[in-house]
Amino acid sequence: MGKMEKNDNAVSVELSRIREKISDIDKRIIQLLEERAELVKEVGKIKRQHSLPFYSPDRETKIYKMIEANAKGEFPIKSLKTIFREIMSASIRLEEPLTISYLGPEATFTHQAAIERFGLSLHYVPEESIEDVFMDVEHERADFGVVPIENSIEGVVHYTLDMFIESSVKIVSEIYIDIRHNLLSKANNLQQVKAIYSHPNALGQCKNWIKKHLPNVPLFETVSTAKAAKIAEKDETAAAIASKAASEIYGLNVLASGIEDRSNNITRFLVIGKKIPSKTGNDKTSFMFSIKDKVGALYEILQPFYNNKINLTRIESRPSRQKNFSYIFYVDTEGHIEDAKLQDALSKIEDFTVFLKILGSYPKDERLAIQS
Ligand SMILES: O=C(O)C(=O)C[C@]1(C(=O)O)C=C[C@@H](O)C=C1
Repeated sequence: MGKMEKNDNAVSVELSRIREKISDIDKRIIQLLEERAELVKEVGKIKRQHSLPFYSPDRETKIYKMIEANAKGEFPIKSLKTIFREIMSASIRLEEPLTISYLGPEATFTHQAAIERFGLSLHYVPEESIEDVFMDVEHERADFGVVPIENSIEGVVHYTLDMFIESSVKIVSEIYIDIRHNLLSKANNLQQVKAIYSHPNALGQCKNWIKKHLPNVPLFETVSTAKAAKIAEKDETAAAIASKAASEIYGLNVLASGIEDRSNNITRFLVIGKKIPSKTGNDKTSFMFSIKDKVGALYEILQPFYNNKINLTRIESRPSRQKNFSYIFYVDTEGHIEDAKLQDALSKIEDFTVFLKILGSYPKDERLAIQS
């Protein structure tokens, strides 16, 4: 036997020895997941008996916090969170295969946000408009809906704000997504790319990168980044600028990621449902009101929040559409609707409002918690 062969043998013995240990651990992980599934089914039964929502954002937030507290760093926290995202997704499915409606088409950033919040085991329905997503939840064609609410560059999504005026749905969760553009293609490298397709906004946001890396490749505009990915799926010489989700859905290679010229393009999405989740201790509450047409009314409204030391994280005004020059205010505050000080502030402003509507209390998204 030659020296090399002998070495090879020793290496393969060593590999087998370690792999056996890994297999033992894998079997234990499977066993533990099966035990976990039994318990999840019990939770599901109780939830069914008491008409409680199968998705519990407050509990999920606590599980992510538990991961942060227990992880020793050997295995990346980001990956642990992704794995638990999928464990909980499969668990929800075991309890009840929920339907999630979102502003489509497939592979949009809203789709990406939905998957990031609910995982891959649930049933997703793309809708053509924000209104359709609200209607799906309102009429129980979907258990939850996902819609964009604001973008760090383009501002508030008025369609979404306006929907809350009439709708009875509640905000149950928020999701922040870093809008990162990727160059996706069936091609294996940049040299094979002969055309770039995308929505005009995305093409514009990646202008410098394209000029630097693919200066002579013609650009073609599409109605959405998802449509561009569909074209790239069919044509090996085409590339699309689109979301990470699009690469998974259309089986495309990520030839380059984060190709946007300006970083810090963040979009906030809301999950809408029917019931306000319980308090986690790190929550936000959103509400809407319109004020009586009198001097100092807005001042009177803000005062109780100041007195209770409640932080208002956003205040947005919209024309009410019912009366000329009357406005509806949309406010995000820190805290949960069960908090005594928030209840106190809200009860004090009632006298000064024509209408006051609580839109929801939900766990604060530790920005990009799953990605970080
Ligand atoms: O604890 C619950 O409420 C569950 O339904 C179980 C579980 C889990 O897998 O841990 C699943 C889904 C919920 O969104 C949160 C947690």
